Amino acid sequence: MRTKTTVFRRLLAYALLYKGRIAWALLILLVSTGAQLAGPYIAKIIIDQHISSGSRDYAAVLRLIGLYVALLLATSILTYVQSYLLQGTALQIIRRMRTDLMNHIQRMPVRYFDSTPIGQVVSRIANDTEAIKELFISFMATFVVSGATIIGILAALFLLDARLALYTAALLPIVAVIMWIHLRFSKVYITIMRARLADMNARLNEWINVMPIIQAFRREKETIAEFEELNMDRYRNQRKQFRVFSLSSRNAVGLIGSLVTALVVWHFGSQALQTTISFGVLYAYIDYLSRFTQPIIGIFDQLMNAQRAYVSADRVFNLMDEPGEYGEGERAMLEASSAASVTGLAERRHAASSVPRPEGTVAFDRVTFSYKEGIPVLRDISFQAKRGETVALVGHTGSGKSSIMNLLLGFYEPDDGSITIDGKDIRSFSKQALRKHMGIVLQDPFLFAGDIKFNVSLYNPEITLERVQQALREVGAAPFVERLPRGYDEPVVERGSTLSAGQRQLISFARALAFDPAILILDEATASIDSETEGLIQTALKVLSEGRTTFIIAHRLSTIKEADQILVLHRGEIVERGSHEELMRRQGRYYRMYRLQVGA
Ligand SMILES: Nc1ncnc2c1ncn2[C@@H]1O[C@H](COP(=O)(O)OP(=O)(O)OP(=O)(O)O)[C@@H](O)[C@H]1O
Repeated sequence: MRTKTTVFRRLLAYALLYKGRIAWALLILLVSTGAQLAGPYIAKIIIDQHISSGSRDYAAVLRLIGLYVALLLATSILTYVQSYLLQGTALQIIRRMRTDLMNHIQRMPVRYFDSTPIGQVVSRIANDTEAIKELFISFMATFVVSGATIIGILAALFLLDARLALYTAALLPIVAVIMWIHLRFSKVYITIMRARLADMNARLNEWINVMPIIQAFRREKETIAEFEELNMDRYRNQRKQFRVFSLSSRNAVGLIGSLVTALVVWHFGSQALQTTISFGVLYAYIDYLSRFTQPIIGIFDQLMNAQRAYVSADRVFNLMDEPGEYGEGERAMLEASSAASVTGLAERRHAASSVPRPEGTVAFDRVTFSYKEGIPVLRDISFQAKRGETVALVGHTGSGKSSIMNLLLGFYEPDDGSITIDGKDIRSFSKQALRKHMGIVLQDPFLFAGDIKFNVSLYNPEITLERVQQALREVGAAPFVERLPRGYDEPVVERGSTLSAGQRQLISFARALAFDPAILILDEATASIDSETEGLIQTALKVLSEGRTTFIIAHRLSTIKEADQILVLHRGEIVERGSHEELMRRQGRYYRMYRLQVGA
């Protein structure tokens, strides 16, 4: 369990990256606080030395008033510079933290996303870092400013009159007790609220993703009821939180401040008449006292933010501490280069591109695997795919075809047995190196928001526009792309929903082809496509598998008649293997599946 000090230390480490700017801002802050607090002292001099004493030295009074105005001006300019510096630094810190977080999330094992709702992860990057930003802004801008003001006022009061200063200092313990009570109660609600916010995001994400299903099955009423429950819960907690806040915070401090002022006016006011205390001191004192409660109230207002930020920071660091899949020395390099820096990116690109291209011989040796402990989904899987061969995986749904490919891609580790590429265990490669020369076409080909050419090249600088066009031509997608109003620049909306399933598949084929992988994994689309597109895809498949070790997870057995090897899976085991003809001759499971599909 992380302690408060560790969270604080890690936040501090982020802040220290910008220590120069922060030091400047704090210096300016001290000067502006001093300038601000000199005001009442000058007023006291004007009252005591010129007005009360009846001196007629107008020039001196004018000079003092001039100084007063100059200080006011200087204060406002310095305050602007200081808050610009501090807030700008806070934004920098958060930008950096977000990049670090996103970098880390990209290195999280796939297994992590199996059990973590997407909305929760989004909540970490979007909401939690925002709350931490508030901490940096409020801590640096309000806490430090308020702290400096409080100390400054106490110092000025001691200069004026030690007794008055002691009266005021006595306020501090009372305020501290109120703050402590306030914090204790509000923390409970804040923790609940943060968790609920993440839950709500997770649910929202799911609902928006499956909106067509909600609408088609007319689940709108049920969905809104479920949403309303979450929403109501959030409202109730927020209300409780505000109740605690308004009860204990600024009102209480404001009230105490006013009472003390009244007490002092009543007590010392009569003394002033008897001249034990001058009018000037009394004026300055009351002015200082009214300024004294302001920073305390400011701190109170920000305490809630600080607490929220602490809870958020704890969550963000929790996620950052989850083990990610980093190559040797990669994490240190990412941290050192702040990930986003151009040199960092260039170095990483260089590191990944220096991985030599494998021949592409893939072997599974007695591989056993389970997603959940004790429930194996693959048992004793052994096979070899030689360089350039096409291996098809067939079997009923849930038989383990995708799981085999998940292991080859290094998304999961086998429980037992080994997987090798050119005789080298894949555990000896970093994930980046392992995937560098692998291509994948998913069952539901995912297209990113962007345009067609981006969806093929994915911003890989080695893939030129000509290469993109060539890849699209080779897989037979060029005719339809060129018919689009903006051709290769045609925008693709999120998930490519304006394109047909077949078109999306062809674009993802072109993507795989453009990356020219040594090992290709193709998860055939289950969606039925018209026979014309089917023909196009068949041809594209041939082009694509040419010269590379190809694995096809096939649903239409007609696709794989020419595969070098067909592995038939049943409940996580390979029950038959051979070419199409061999398996047909055997008249076993494959034969029955095939006959069923062709309608015989
Ligand atoms: N992420 C996961 N977590 C837990 N269990 C999983 C996960 N993915 C798959 N499974 C389980 O593993 C088994 C094999 O699934 P797999 O996806 O490999 O089957 P498949 O043969 O590819 O099926 P399909 O043809 O339907 O895609 C199934 O019983 C499935 O429920």
